[in-house]
Amino acid sequence: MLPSVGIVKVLRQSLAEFPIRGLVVDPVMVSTSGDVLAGPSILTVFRYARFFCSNVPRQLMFNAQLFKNPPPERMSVASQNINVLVKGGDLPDSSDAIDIFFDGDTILELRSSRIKTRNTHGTGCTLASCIAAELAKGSSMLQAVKVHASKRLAANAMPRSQKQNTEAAKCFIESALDFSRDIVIGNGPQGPFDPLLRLKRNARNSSGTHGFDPSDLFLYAVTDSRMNKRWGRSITEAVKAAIEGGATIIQLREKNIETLNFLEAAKSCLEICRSHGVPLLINDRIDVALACDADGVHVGQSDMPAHVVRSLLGPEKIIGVSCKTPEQAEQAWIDGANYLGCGGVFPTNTKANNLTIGLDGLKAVCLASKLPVVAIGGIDATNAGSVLEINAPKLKGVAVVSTLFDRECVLTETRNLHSVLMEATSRVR
Ligand SMILES: Cc1ncc(COP(=O)(O)OP(=O)(O)O)c(N)n1
Ligand SMILES: Cc1nc(C(=O)O)sc1CCOP(=O)(O)O
Ligand SMILES: [Mg+2]
Repeated sequence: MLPSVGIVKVLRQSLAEFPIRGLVVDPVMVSTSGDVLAGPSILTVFRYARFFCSNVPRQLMFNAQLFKNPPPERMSVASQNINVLVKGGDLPDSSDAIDIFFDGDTILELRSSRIKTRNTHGTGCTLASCIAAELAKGSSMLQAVKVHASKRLAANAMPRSQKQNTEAAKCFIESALDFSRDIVIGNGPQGPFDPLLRLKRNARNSSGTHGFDPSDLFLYAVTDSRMNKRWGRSITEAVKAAIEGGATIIQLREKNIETLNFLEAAKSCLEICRSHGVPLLINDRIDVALACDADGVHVGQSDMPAHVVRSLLGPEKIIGVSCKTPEQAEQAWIDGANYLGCGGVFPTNTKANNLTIGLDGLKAVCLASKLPVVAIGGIDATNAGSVLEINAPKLKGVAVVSTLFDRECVLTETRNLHSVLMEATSRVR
């Protein structure tokens, strides 16, 4: 943000001391909320740029000042070899995001599907920075903005670790936006997107652990050793079958078990989960989660407070909190939780004296929550559809215990529930 002609001139003098071959300018002139951050006179000194990157409202000012009424001493864009990218991401009501690229000679339309998210704060600055980085790596102007479709097709066949190298600025922004679409930070009309999210994910995945993806809550399997013992299987066998049947996240909820046995079971379940890319959380026992380096924990209202858990586990681990009211949901968000477990939606025999809040109680929490929610309590294949049909955007899935583990075949039951959830999801969308 260069708010005055004087500041631009100082910057220009400083840059003149270096052998700079290109300058990318992203004029921060009007904020998203409409405040003018730099006056139109600033445009008179931007002609030193090699690449001009602007969104539509800023571009209108640019046009008005530089093209429509050019003072005689000012050169045209073409004769200065300036490239212009006009970004259409701010245009409302369009299913596509359309940018216009102009190299002083040819105009190109760069069209991609719009990613629906409120987390767009910071995309403009990141795009301009990416273009600068691509130019520094030797790309042409157009390549810096958008990689050729043929190159992108070839990239699909590449191993994950090499894929990023083929991504020019627009592709990078699109994938970062996609990865950040469900981040919840702050209350403003726009949330920040995280340009490093994808990098962090890749780094974590390569070390075997997971970042939190709310879609992981889709089919949440919660173990119960009494039930598994009754059917003659170990915790590990139960977890393996649930994952093979389509469980998307596992919680070890092993009450009345010796700590040593719990830790051993957690370690072997973690191995299975990691090999399938499924996160593993530990119920109640922060010590066990830390000892086995689980992906996170789930705590209730009378367990260790979530903010203390967060300070013990650090920023990367997943923390879920049980909530029955909007007030508890708000507190969980303040405490730094990643998701809410909300129930009991229906009566259950698995947890003694559990208050049933019904579908209405679930909906009230979902509508108030800033965090993704998973429904729990008495859910099975016959009523899971009605849970998803409350159609609350924050509701991401269902968590179940007896429906999977108090049955003879965990694999069959998980597959069955998975297909019920898939059908319900396609109805709700
Ligand atoms: C996903 C999920 N939601 C809620 C709970 C219940 O946690 P809590 O209230 O702490 O009760 P216990 O499970 O510890 O008996 C959960 N475990 N998982
Ligand atoms: C562990 C748990 N927590 C609940 C809550 O309401 O917070 S209900 C519940 C038990 C869920 O078991 P089932 O799927 O067998 O009904
Ligand atoms: Mg608990």
